[in-house]
Amino acid sequence: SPDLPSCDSRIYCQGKLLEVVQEADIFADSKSFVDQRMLFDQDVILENFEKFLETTNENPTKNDVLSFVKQNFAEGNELENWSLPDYHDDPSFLQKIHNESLRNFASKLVKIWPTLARKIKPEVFQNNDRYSIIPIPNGFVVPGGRFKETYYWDSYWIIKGLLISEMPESAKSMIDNFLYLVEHFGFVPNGARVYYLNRSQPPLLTGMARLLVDATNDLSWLKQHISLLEKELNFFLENRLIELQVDGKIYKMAHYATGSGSPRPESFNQDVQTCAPLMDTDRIKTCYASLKSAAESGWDFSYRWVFDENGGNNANRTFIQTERVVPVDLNSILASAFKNLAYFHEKLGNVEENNYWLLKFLEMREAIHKVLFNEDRGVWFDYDVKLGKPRQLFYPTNIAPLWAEIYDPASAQILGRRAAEYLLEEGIMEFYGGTPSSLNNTGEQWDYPSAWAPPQSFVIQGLRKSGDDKAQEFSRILAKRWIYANMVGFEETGEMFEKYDAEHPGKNGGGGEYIVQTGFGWTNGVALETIVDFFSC
Ligand SMILES: OC[C@H]1O[C@H](O[C@H]2O[C@H](CO)[C@@H](O)[C@H](O)[C@H]2O)[C@H](O)[C@@H](O)[C@@H]1O
Repeated sequence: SPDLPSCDSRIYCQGKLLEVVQEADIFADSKSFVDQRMLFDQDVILENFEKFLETTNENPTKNDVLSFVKQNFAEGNELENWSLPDYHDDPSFLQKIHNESLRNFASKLVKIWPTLARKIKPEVFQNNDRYSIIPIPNGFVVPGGRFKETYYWDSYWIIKGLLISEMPESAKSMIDNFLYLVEHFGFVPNGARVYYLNRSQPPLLTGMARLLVDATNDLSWLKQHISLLEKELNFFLENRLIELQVDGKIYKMAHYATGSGSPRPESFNQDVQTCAPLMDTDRIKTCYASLKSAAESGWDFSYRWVFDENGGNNANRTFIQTERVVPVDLNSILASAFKNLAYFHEKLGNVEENNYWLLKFLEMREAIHKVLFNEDRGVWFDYDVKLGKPRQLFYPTNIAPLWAEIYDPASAQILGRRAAEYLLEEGIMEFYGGTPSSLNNTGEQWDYPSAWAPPQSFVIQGLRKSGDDKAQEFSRILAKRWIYANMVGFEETGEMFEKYDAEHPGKNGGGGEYIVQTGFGWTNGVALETIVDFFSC
């Protein structure tokens, strides 16, 4: 229902206090307020707030709100550094990199991990009601900057990087946190904050488990946790599937859909401003829910989720309709998760379960082929549920099935070749700073010219895995460019960025609703993955 609140908290997720504080705009970044800790119990603060409204005649000034916040809240200060249990600064892959400057760069990347490692302080466990952070039991590696907590899909590439850096214990610790979240909430939230409890993110938990199992072959860990991995996928199967009729056949495919029709607490004002032009209360609620669904996709924001009257994207963020899109990447990730579960059950000797998930994988693979694959262009397009047709716009996710290997293996090379031709036709090989998220320059952070790490991995790895000569040649070129951009940026600023600029190698990306962040978990993970796969022997 659109009336579902962001979460239960009457401080961090709903109610007048949140509205008044966020609308007073007292912090440079609106996430700052919802990351603060309460100095008193919730009921006391709510009582203080009632009195505060009375004494200010329900019309407090910005300064009034600031002093109210100072009297009732303080910096969250919930985290302390985590000493990574298996960290060492000379993992063996470094010796396999011939190029000296690349080896030095990779070695510096490894040394960033300890600077991003955190755990929750003991006082948070004792007094959890006073914090927005969800107290997860183990240490974790964060993305960086304003992203101080653990994030769902970021962690897939962080874990990849940790495993390359020979840290399986640290990787397991992070996955165990996500399993803890599934156990408690039935799904993995966007990030470990109560205000993220209304949405998930791309379902990569099973993918993380696959990375761990392949690295450690720890079957007793797998046996212990496989039912929680299934539970997480069932969340998507039960809550995110829609039926589509294509060529007389019904297919069940996934979309992002949170159904919580209120502004994101951490970006309250932005959402109020985005949806206000719609005037009508129901349409405003639908707009809020769609913004949250876009945040669930990880692509917040992009005009990939925006619709004009004709089904194009010649509109703006107000006209967001995320639920109307059947995204290529989400369905590929789910299909891959089904395949992983089948593989896990096979390893554990569970014949029936292996068949069950294998069948799910094959059904989804067929749906992806029949509904999303475009014979003319040779790639997969997002599908517009309302108009019942593909959205033929460029996104790097258009070749995500190659990354997830959701095809009949006999077609791998031809699909790789066609994807390479498509990239050429779209002019993608002309960007020296990375593959942009789209070709629309909208000012949103997941549109042109931003180049983010996960889509680089989709494209570079997808082309590589296809086995086609041309696709592999392109993948080497793109890998070289991406690593060069990362290195140049790092040499010039000493930072790894959350996103880059496709037009200017090494320059940080921009746009969106907060300033570019550094650290940066997934960028480091994808850089290490790319270096290992392309520049080491
Ligand atoms: O506060 C705005 C949004 O911030 C997050 O999104 C961005 O950072 C995440 C962490 O690196 C990343 O997972 C996501 O893809 C980025 O767009 C947050 O996840 C959003 O929910 C939030 O609205």
